[in-house]
Amino acid sequence: MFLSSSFEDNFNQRAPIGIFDSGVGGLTVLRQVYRQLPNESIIYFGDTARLPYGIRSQAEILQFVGEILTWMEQQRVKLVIMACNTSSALALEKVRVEFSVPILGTILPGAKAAVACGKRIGVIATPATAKSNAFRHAIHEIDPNVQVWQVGCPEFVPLIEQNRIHDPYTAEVARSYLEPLLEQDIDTLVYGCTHYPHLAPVLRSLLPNGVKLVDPAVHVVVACAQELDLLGLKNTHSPTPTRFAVSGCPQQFASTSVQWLGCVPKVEVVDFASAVSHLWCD
Ligand SMILES: N[C@@H](CCC(=O)O)C(=O)O
Repeated sequence: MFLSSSFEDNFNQRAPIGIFDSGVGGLTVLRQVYRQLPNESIIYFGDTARLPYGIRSQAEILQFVGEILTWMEQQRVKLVIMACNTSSALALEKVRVEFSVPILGTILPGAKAAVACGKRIGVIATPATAKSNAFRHAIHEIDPNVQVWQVGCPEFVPLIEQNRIHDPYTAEVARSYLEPLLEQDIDTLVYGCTHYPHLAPVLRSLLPNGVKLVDPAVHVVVACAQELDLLGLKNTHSPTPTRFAVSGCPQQFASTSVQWLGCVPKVEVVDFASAVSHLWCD
């Protein structure tokens, strides 16, 4: 009895954390896990065949997230981080009751951090996240006196996925998205999409010095550490190498992500249409 339960505890602690996004956005969360939870093993999934999520309907997001969580459970993850604000805004509450694995989203940790920073909060997000008002609701639950302005930024995710971060066109687009927020004299700007911290140098250069930037990725990983402590699931052993998987072209994901990972990742392909078979690439 004692032996089998201690074996099970060990197994659960050593199990990986699942992180998913539509593409390379979740790497901003992965980077925080590497910093804050260096002993954890990770499975990263990017649904690159179906991005951008930010222009999808709630029904589509629910279907995609359901498929990804089913796959994650098959990989025996101990916890999942939805490293995608669009999924967190449109699907988290619904899937939490359907899946037994603990699932964390980015909206609440981001909202808490924003309220701690300022009173005039701007949120840049995908069109679907902005339309859902998820950040506004979460912020007002904490403090109804804070003012919130949200801007949907449809061009950012395609530009980042195409690796056009340093393209002057990207700066031009960023300027137009920030303009209505700067007119409101915001004191805080929330990255309401996990892709956007990849644009940090561009955005920073367009913001007045006093505006604070909130990255929910930092705070969802703080919440993850607390949850693992609470569940007794923190890994005290060495982690296994991160496993990367995508639904689209693995070479494309590898070549875009190398700048943030510092090495070319080996990327697996998951084909949801044919019942979660997967292949390794050379
Ligand atoms: N990383 C994104 C998904 C964006 C997209 O695919 O449009 C998010 O946080 O919402």
